[in-house]
Amino acid sequence: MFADLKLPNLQLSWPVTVLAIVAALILRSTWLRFKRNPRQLPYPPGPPRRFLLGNLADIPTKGYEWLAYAKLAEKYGDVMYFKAIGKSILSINSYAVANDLLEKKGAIYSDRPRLPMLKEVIGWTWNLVVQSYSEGFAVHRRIVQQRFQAHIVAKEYRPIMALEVRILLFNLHNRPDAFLRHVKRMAAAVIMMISYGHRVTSDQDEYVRLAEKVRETASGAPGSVLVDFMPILKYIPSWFPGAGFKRKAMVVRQLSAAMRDRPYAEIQARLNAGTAIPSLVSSLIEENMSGENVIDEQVIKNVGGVIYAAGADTTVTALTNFFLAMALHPAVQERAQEELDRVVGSKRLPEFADRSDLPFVSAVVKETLRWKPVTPLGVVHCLTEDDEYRGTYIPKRTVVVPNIAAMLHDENDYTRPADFDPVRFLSVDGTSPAPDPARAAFGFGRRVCPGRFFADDQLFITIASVLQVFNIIRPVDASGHPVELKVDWASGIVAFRNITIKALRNFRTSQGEMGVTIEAQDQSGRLPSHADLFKALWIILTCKSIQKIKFSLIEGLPGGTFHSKVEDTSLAW
Ligand code: HEM
Repeated sequence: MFADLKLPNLQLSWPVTVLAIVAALILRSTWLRFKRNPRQLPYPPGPPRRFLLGNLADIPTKGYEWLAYAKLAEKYGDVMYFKAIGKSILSINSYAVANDLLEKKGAIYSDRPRLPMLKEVIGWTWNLVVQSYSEGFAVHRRIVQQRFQAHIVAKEYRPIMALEVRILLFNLHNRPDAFLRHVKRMAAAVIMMISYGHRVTSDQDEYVRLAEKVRETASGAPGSVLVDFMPILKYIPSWFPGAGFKRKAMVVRQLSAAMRDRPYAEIQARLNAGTAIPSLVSSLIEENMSGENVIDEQVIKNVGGVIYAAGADTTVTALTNFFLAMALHPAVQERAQEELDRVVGSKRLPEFADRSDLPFVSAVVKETLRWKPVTPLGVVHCLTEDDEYRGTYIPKRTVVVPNIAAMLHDENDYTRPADFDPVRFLSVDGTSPAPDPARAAFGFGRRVCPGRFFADDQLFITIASVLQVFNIIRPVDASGHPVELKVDWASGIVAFRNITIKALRNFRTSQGEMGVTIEAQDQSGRLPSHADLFKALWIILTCKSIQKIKFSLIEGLPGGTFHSKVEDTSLAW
């Protein structure tokens, strides 16, 4: 019976088949679009899309992207939409929009996108900074947030910062020209002590060098490299011409694995030997072992690694900007020093408790965060639901790029934004101070930087202490003219207040005692008095851990050179 059943001949010619498939796809996508956007709202404004490529050529990817976005925003407005190769990007260029979307609608604007370069090529799915909800965000975030609450930072981490900042002062005194190295050592030392109880004594420390290598090798803001828009590029073999990004990624992958694994292994060995200094990671391991709070070992490693990765470099960048700002703006420096002289005096270093009495120094901290934002494009967010905003439609999975630099240079909030002008944060003659840059500089909503209280404290104590002790001056050329400083954050000279230290060398006296040679002159080029020199040294050495080192002057030599004896060398630097 079934053999007789004749089916109609459904064989169609291939052009008809193709047309039918295309028509079905168009119908499906129209229906889906209508279902997701029933009011058929337009997308937010943005550059016109081109056939097939969409906005591929308009999306800034060639460095200094924040400037390119800001330029486009002048034409299209503070919220712009780009679409290319099936990806949607929303660029936010004002704090008002960031507040409306990333803060108030944080429940749907707080995921991270796929980020093929960082996660699939470099392998950073372990890194909370770029982790999406499905990659364990909640558990990592909870731990980091808990351990960096303001009261924990104040109680447990401030003493470590205060100690390391004094060592920074000592190192600056020793090698003022190498200030960047010292700042890097300090930032890494604070983080390593907090995270692992590991003491960093030199910038040649294994972990400091690792962090530095990771920083040097990894580059490109998430969401701004081509492979993020064309994930298929991740399959290019690393030997292929033009696949340099892949070769670099392999190196970063190995380095960042080492950055998590090595300190963890060290702390485990120390815990086993009973010599571990209490730290964030040791406490997590111990809680785990006691069954009090069971956390996956990988999560503990990841948390240790992310604090190191996210915390050291950001602080260094902010402080480097501070040094540059001071070298360029001596009047600001003088005003901060006047305040420090009045409030703190010359017999001790600033303390955290002084902050409320130091409004100008606090304003310098704020202006440092605002002037050259550490993360100009923040970290991209991702939208988990379709949304409507200002009568426009923003589809789910849109990648959101907050232009923090544009927000912190918005002329409506900060007049003459390119100027380094801390006064904007003071209430002068009843005027309202400019908004605190922390509201944008540390990101937004559920992804706001969990290290912000810590970073703010560290910036304050470092800036106040450095200004208390040193003058930061522009280097001069052979004919005595100030050298033009390039804004690449890598120049500047540190000098004692009132005294410029030209050079410092270790020497041994004929009796074999250690000493230092100091070449110094005061601001008018004269030899400083011994009393002034000692005052400067004394201020630097008012530190519990290095109190043991005492200098005594042996002799003053012609040309502004002093020989000082180090009386106690129980601490080697
Ligand atoms: C001047 C110093 C710092 C600045 C300007 C800064 C800025 C930022 C910004 C803009 C974000 C992205 C927020 C967002 O997605 O909206 C972020 C995230 C993060 N920061 Fe910081 N940060 C600084 C220091 C630190 C420190 C010292 C730590 C260490 C505890 C830290 C840990 C983190 C972590 C773990 C994230 C990822 C949070 C998440 O994705 O949920 N940051 N930071």
